[in-house]
Amino acid sequence: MTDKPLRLGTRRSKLAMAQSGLVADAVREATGRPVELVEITTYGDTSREHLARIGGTGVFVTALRDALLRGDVDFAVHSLKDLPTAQPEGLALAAVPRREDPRDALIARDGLTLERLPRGARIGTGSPRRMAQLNAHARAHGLDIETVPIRGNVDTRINFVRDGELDAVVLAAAGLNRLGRGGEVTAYLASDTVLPAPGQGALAVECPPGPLAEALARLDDPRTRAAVTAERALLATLEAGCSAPVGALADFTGAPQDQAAQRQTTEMRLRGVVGSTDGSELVQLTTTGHVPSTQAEAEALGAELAAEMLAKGAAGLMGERAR
Ligand SMILES: NCc1[nH]cc(CCC(=O)O)c1CC(=O)O
Repeated sequence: MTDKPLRLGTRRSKLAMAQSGLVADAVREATGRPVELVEITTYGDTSREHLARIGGTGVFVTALRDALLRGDVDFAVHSLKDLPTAQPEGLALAAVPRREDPRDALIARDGLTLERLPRGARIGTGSPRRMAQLNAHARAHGLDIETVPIRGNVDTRINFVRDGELDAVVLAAAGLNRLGRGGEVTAYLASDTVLPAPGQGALAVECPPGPLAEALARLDDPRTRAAVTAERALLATLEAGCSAPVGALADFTGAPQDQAAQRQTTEMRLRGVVGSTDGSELVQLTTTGHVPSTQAEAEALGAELAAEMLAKGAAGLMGERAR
């Protein structure tokens, strides 16, 4: 074996660099080979348009995949929730490492929680999924909040609160943790209140099929893979993209607080939600089955729940952007 470094293609954002750095360390440990980070600029990094407007899925992903297919880099790391559900030809999802905290988190002024925000509080999020569920929660609990569309990287979004322009912003806990900013969270949004995006908190390690893909498979966490496979099958069956108001979370029931016990449970629960962004309508369903032992079983669980959601009117709630 040569000691030629493996080239890990990464976006330039702080979050992408942090995520790639974590995977690079794991790959060095698993393979004993050196890994170097190669920065790639994506359309999503350079576009000034709203993510939603430029059309949803995969804007951050295309340039990385092109670099992989050209052989400019050997493997890439994506946030799984940003990946389109269709796996492109010539590339394999070599590993889905153990998931970080999948929840959404609130960073509010003065250490506030959702329930303690003052009347008329303005909460920033560019995600129709977060808007729909926050607004539905507010309606159900008599909270007077307003969701305000924002865009930008993690720093930009947190600065809206620090600069006093917004009362709070919602971000993925996983991203904050990976950036070492988990301490700024003022409240976690319970998954009963806001279901995360399918795949949130998980990373995808992608490369062409072959010996490297097989070596990288050592980083795979089977339970995380089962969970995100079910969540993404739900999204695919709804024919919704990553900017649609769809939430999904699979977890392992029994002893949710205890990681060790979670890993021994034999049941997987899958929850899915779709809603109108104003929160006036929400279709939310849950199913429980034995922990899938194959990809096909995990996909079936997601597809079945999505079919039930469609039967309850989910398609009508996904708006013009649902494709
Ligand atoms: N849509 C951007 C994006 N993609 C992945 C993460 C965070 C990391 C993760 O969810 O795994 C974020 C930021 C956010 O939603 O706050």
